[in-house]
Amino acid sequence: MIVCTEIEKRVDARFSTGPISFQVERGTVTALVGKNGSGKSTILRMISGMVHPDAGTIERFGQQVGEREWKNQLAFIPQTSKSFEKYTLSHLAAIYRIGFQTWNEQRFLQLVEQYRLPLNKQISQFSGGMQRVALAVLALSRNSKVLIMDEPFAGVDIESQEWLRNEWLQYLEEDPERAIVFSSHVPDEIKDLADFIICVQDGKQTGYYEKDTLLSSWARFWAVADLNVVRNMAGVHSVIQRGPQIEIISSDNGQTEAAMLAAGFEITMKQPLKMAEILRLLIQEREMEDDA
Ligand SMILES: Nc1ncnc2c1ncn2[C@@H]1O[C@H](COP(=O)(O)OP(=O)(O)OP(=O)(O)O)[C@@H](O)[C@H]1O
Repeated sequence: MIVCTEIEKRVDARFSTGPISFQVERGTVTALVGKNGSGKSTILRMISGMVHPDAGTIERFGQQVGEREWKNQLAFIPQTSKSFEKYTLSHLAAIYRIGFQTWNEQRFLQLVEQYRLPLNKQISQFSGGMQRVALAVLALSRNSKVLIMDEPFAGVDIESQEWLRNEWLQYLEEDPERAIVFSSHVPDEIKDLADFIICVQDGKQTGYYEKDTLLSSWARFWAVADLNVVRNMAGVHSVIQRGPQIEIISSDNGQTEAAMLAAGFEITMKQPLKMAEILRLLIQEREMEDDA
């Protein structure tokens, strides 16, 4: 659906993003993960057409699809409501009605009622969380094929987060031709929503993973074993001596377990890693490689 090839953007004298290449397939949810200032928003803004890459290409919905058409099929929820602040939801709905052929007025009114959003109050006078929800409602009512969201749940209360999560899932279920790309710092959001994860660090893509594979392959072992032997085994990410046992983190628990058993070591415990820990280790791992 979206194919980014070697895209690059120089943001200022000190920071540039890319080259980055990835694809977004229909029916999937892709999460961009990385530290503050790593370049996630810049990438999302490039995909959504808010900024143009300095180099590389972005193909949206095929080579033959013109800008007007792909803009109609791609809704973007930015991180801030700045450019919406002086309008009311009624104003924005009127603009979107004219601007986007796929606009669904009925859905808009239903969502406005569901989230109890005022139609005639300036967005700047909404609370921070309400502003996020209002942008989400506008984007969902666009009925587009791709939804791009920059930290969509930041500042949103728990109840609305849950509603919104269900809205995104319903959005995907309604049409198999749809896809979502979002950035997030919240492991639970990523675990619940994403199919694929792109790690970004210092403007570079440092990894592209299938979420289920990540969750099923990383594990923590406790074992009675020789640390120096285990350190070099397949899949081992790190090993620490903890009293008489060693604690092993593996990114490929099947291989690590097989190697330990073959070496005759006793595994006393094995547990899966939580999403938060996996993401932290992936980002940390790259930092250590870069420092080396
Ligand atoms: N308008 C701008 N002018 C100058 N520098 C900018 C601008 N926007 C972003 N930057 C810089 O570009 C870099 C990447 O910013 P970006 O917002 O893409 O990161 P991010 O990963 O989305 O961060 P966060 O998680 O904090 O939202 C940062 O160093 C930031 O300071």
